[in-house]
Amino acid sequence: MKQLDLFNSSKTNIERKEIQNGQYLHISDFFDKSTSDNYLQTLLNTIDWKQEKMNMYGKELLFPRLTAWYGDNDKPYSFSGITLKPKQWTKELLEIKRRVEIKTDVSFNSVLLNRYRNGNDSISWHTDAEKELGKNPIIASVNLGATREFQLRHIHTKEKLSIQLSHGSLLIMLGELQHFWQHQIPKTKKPVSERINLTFRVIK
Ligand SMILES: O=C(O)CCC(=O)C(=O)O
Ligand SMILES: [Fe+2]
Repeated sequence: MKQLDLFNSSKTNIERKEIQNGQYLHISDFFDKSTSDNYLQTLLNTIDWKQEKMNMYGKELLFPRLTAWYGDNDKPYSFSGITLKPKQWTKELLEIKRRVEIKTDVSFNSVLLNRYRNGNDSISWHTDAEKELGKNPIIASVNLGATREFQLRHIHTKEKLSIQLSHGSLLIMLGELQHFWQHQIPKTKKPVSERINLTFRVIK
């Protein structure tokens, strides 16, 4: 990644963290409010959202969130016990992708979208270390809608970190982070409105 573009903008609010076994960058104001509002509304209406099911010990379990998978090629992608075929990029997804690519200097070929309808929707502890992503994947994650807490937990030391991901923010995870840290969006009792998260990935 070019360090240059990541640090030369005076207007952006960047937190760069070198943590044990990994790195992340958090840009809380990546998109301004009106751009973020527009993307949120458009994605709520145009993305083909589904509530997927997975099989656990012979029982069908519904994911506690809606998901969608878009990308360049027709390679199926497996995560959380299910396999999805990507849909074709929409205009807005390509626009967001382009802006993330300018920031990171990485060409992403796919995006996984998650939609958390309320505080009862969540994603539990996991890593994004699927073999299709290569050794030390860079994952760029765009947040729209309600602010939710993103937690990281080191698999050996159990150290925990917490980041509030708000409307229009970008979180970039890189280095060996996916091999040492799990992450989750826990459920919350606070009344929260909808949130959409887009994780841009490079499928090899
Ligand atoms: O919603 C988020 O911020 C995280 C989503 C996530 O971890 C994933 O899709 O793998
Ligand atoms: Fe993840």
